[in-house]
Amino acid sequence: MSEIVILASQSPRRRELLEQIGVGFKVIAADIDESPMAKEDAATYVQRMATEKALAVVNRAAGVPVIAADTSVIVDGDILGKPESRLSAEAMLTRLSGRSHQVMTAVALYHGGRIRLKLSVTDVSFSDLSIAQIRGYLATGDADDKAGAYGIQGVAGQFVRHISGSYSGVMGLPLYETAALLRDAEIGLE
Ligand SMILES: Cc1cn([C@H]2C[C@H](O)[C@@H](COP(=O)(O)OP(=O)(O)OP(=O)(O)O)O2)c(=O)[nH]c1=O
Repeated sequence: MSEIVILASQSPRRRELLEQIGVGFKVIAADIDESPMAKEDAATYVQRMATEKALAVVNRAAGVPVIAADTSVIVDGDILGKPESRLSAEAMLTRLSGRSHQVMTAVALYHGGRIRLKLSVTDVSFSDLSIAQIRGYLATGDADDKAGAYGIQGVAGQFVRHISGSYSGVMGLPLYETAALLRDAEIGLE
């Protein structure tokens, strides 16, 4: 498949999802500082991160459009990124147990000298999780590289009672929004 975009991401999920909609791409991973700014709200944060990831690889993209994304879990206004340790992962899942939270994923497309952005917001409701369930899940290592310390597409899928929004968005790349961005920019998709 010939490449029509550069995917500025080291996430295997984003690769898988972009492949799912038949977009040809090449990966150039972006390495940026992902710390939120003081008092930055979650929607602003994920959009800034997606934008910065895309811009970080533009000078290596040889004029090919660049796509990047950022996913965070939001609970009571707090932004949960990837856990820094097993202990912080345990604290995150304890917090998510038996209630609902939001997953926000922003997608940025750089093309023709400008950034286009879309934001996907999904409500996710978790069942009550026992500490044994949380520890058993964390011991698999699946949570280590995922925002909010879970992956809906893996073992943790059984914790999810209900979702309202975009499953692919929770996984890291909302496909409806991504396709819409490409279409708006008249890239590739029919
Ligand atoms: C909530 C959730 C997140 N995730 C993943 C998607 C993202 O890869 C990750 C959130 O971290 P991100 O910082 O958005 O992405 P990343 O560091 O993995 O990759 P890159 O910045 O190079 O693009 O969490 C899942 O795979 N499943 C889920 O259910």
